[in-house]
Amino acid sequence: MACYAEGEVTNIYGNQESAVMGEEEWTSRWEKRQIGFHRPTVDMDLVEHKEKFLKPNCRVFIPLCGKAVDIDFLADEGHDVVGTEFSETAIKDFFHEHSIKYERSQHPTAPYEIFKGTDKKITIYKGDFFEINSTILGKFDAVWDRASFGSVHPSLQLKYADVMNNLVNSDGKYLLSTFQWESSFSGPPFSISQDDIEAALGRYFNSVLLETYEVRGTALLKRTGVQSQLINVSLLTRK
Ligand SMILES: C[S@@+](CC[C@H](N)C(=O)[O-])C[C@H]1O[C@@H](n2cnc3c(N)ncnc32)[C@H](O)[C@@H]1O
Repeated sequence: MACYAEGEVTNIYGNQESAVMGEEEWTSRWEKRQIGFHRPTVDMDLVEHKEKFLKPNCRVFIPLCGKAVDIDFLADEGHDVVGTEFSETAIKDFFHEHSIKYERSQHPTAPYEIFKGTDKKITIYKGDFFEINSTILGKFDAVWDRASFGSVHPSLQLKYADVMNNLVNSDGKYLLSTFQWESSFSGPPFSISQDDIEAALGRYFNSVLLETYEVRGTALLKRTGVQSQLINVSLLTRK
């Protein structure tokens, strides 16, 4: 697998230390369009494995959604898609880039502004994922998680799993895509091992590794000094 970078490497956000990134840091990155994680096309692992975790016309949650084109793809497949995101820029970009009309409203009691598609079943809650719960969002049949669990600081992985436990139905399924590498590079994104998944999400979900493959030569890898990474795709089902 991967090799080690010589000397100091900065993460994709220009930091050398892996500090917890809060709302201010993330929204600032969006305003400067420092969004190397965004992909212009639908994730191929989602397309390949969608039948394994999606029931027809189900409620799907995308935890830290950015402006992922996967949101629109899942809505076009007939699902009711809900995301959480700190950045208003990301949310507005998403709706504009997909020509989807939306309405804005304030949640009556919780600190979230709601962006709701008027002609598509897409709703994005602007606010902190770590404060969300099923009283605000309802429960979900499915979760698509690309670069979300892997972007939270390791010190928050247990809390992240607690939120997901609260949101996912007792028969819900969860498709998780993570990066793994060996390097002195400090995230985000963070390298996620199967042990990391087990330690956090494994308290609530059984995890099966569906696929693992090596990627080389991406812009992210060039910037981080890492020569190759694994992409691991796991299917999580309720314990
Ligand atoms: C690495 S990106 C992943 C985006 C998306 N999953 C994708 O595939 O493009 C993480 C996103 O989560 C947002 N974010 C980070 N922490 C958050 C939090 N605690 N609550 C809500 N959004 C957050 C960031 O603004 C960023 O857009």
